Amino acid sequence: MNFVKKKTFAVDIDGTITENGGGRIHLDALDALRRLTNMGHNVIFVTGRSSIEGYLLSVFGGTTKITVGENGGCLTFDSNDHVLLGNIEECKTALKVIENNIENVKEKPVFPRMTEVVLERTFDLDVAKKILSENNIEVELSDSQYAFHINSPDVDKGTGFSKIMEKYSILRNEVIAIGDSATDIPLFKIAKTSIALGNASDLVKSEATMTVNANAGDGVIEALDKLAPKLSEI
Ligand SMILES: O=C(O)COP(=O)(O)O
Repeated sequence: MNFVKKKTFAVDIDGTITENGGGRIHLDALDALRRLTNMGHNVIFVTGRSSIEGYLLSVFGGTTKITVGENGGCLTFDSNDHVLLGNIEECKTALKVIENNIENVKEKPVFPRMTEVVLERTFDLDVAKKILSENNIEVELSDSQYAFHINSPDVDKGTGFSKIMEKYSILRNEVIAIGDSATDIPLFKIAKTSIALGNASDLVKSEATMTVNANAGDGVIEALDKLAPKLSEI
């Protein structure tokens, strides 16, 4: 990998830069991402968390201050500068239908969302997909391993991140995506290089151009070491 040319790293948060998927940031992974940013690369969080959480992590963590949050539904560029790509009302309509037909559907306590609904992983997602399709309700229903997400049709991490690529004229062959869950697959598809961590499922690994052995946090360091042996010298 040639790091002379500026790259854009699209990085998932939970299960990717957290310790053992537990929500606590793996500091060495964050440090490595900050170094990449200091070298002039873009490091952009692309997450199922609220885009404000991702944005704050970028501010405090020292990475590029742009976040694709809400699983692609919301882009945050500053404290009061959000671009909404999804419509929360249609997600709430889908939620009502799921609640009326499946037991034990619970909203997950999360920071406020502008474009999506987030649920606990307490029911069968495939059953919910079938019910929605029988009711002609078109939404994206996905599992980040941390939560289930209901997003507007065609809203996912790939479509959200492609808006950032358009805005900043970032080319596909400059993008390196790093992630661990099914919600990262659409992001992998728009990146030239995609890296699935050791804790990813076989399906997610099969969609990535590269896999590493180590899990969340350490896996990011393993991936960056593979991509840029010189990183540790900076
Ligand atoms: O699902 C979430 O809310 C967070 O998940 P992610 O950061 O792994 O996308």
